[in-house]
Amino acid sequence: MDASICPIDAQFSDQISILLNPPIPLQVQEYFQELLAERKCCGFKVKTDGEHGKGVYSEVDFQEDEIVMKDQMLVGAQHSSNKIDCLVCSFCFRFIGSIELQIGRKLYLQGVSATDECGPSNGSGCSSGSSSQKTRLPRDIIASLMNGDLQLPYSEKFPLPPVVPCLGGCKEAYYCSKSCAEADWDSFHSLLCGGNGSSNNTKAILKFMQHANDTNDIFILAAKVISNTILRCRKLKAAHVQQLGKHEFLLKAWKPVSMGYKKRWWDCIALPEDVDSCDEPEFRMQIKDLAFASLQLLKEAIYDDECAPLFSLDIYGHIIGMFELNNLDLVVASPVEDYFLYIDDLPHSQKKEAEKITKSFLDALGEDYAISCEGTAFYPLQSCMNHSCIPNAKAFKREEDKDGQATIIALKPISKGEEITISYIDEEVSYEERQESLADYGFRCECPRCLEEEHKGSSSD
Ligand SMILES: C[S@@+](CC[C@H](N)C(=O)[O-])C[C@H]1O[C@@H](n2cnc3c(N)ncnc32)[C@H](O)[C@@H]1O
Repeated sequence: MDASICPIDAQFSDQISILLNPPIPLQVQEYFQELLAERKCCGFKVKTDGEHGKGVYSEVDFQEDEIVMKDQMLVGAQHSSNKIDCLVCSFCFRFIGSIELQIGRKLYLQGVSATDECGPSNGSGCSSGSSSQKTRLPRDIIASLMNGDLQLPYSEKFPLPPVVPCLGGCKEAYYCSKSCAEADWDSFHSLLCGGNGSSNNTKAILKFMQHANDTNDIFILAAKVISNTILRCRKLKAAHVQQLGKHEFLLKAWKPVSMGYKKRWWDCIALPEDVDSCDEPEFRMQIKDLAFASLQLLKEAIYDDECAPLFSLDIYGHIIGMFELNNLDLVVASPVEDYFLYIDDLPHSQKKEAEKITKSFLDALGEDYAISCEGTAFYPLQSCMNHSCIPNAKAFKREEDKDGQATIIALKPISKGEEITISYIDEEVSYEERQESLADYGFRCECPRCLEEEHKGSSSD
């Protein structure tokens, strides 16, 4: 079927435009007031009367380096390509298992992919993983790391939560606790689990996931948003809190997503450097077709008649565009990095003794030993923060990011009433380069630094 003829878009056009209508300032204010009260957050406010739509403003004075906020994600996912490097809780994104399991699993999976690339291992020629600097370890050593038979020196100083399996028995999702497993099941995973213990159309789910992994894992995030909205809608109906019509339940369940800044993915995605501008219309059509193909697979997997408008291409495109436009990286620092740094910092004799065991593992891991958990997430508060090329705050401070929450830290003293801004890009470059990078986010920067440099540029012309 052609992406330009999505029957759901035609059938539910009125409901879809209501869902996609940006909320009015009063609704925004009420939503964020409630959210901040629920989270017992104080110190800042979301306001809508600034020059650039929503913005976050401080309600107190912050010192340099002070944590301004911790923002719990609405939805997030680890990049598919990062799953080989880090085993993390599929709900809160903490590293799980043990230092030994993290290292052993990574070496094992690197070995599997190296065997895939080079054919069955004959113990020579092809090294494990992508870097030729890496050495390969015997399989029994890797197995003993993974099964707990081999304990590395000082690893007890870096305890990690145990690995809890998925309630539906799939081999894709693992957790740090039963409560995370249950929360994920209730919020997202019960509809997207491909395990035999679920009552889902597992074949269709696996097909959807495979397509996302092969093309763009942003589709998995969009599927999580849709799954979450369906589950919230069912809960609202079951609770019978109010007598609402079918579409009002959906509107209420959709509310957290309605607050996110969004445009259609194929309209807002930056044109890749290798695509000529005269091929732009064709490129955008290909992106739209790709989204349509993914949506058909998702529909096959989790379609819910009561929430039919969610399966329209317009809604799907806007959800993906929301992730594209909001610069919301999910980063969790690696405890394996902390472990090897700890060994490196030991007093000389202890270090030499420990390295007799740890060195071969570090060599086998190569330069990638410190890879963080990386993904994309939607953070409701961080996504309201406007950009500045002279920001007063930043997201992510290594020692603070132990899980998938976003940590926002003051870069300089912030006074009560001031807008809290972050930089979406590397701001240490020229005016032109900054504007070029921000064009990928779909806007021209009007921060004080850009306005001043623009003014200087035009007056020297
Ligand atoms: C992640 S959103 C930030 C919240 C947004 N103001 C809202 O109303 O939802 C990013 C969008 O905010 C606006 N924006 C953020 N920083 C800006 C800046 N420095 N100059 C101009 N527009 C900005 C742009 O429209 C941009 O696409």
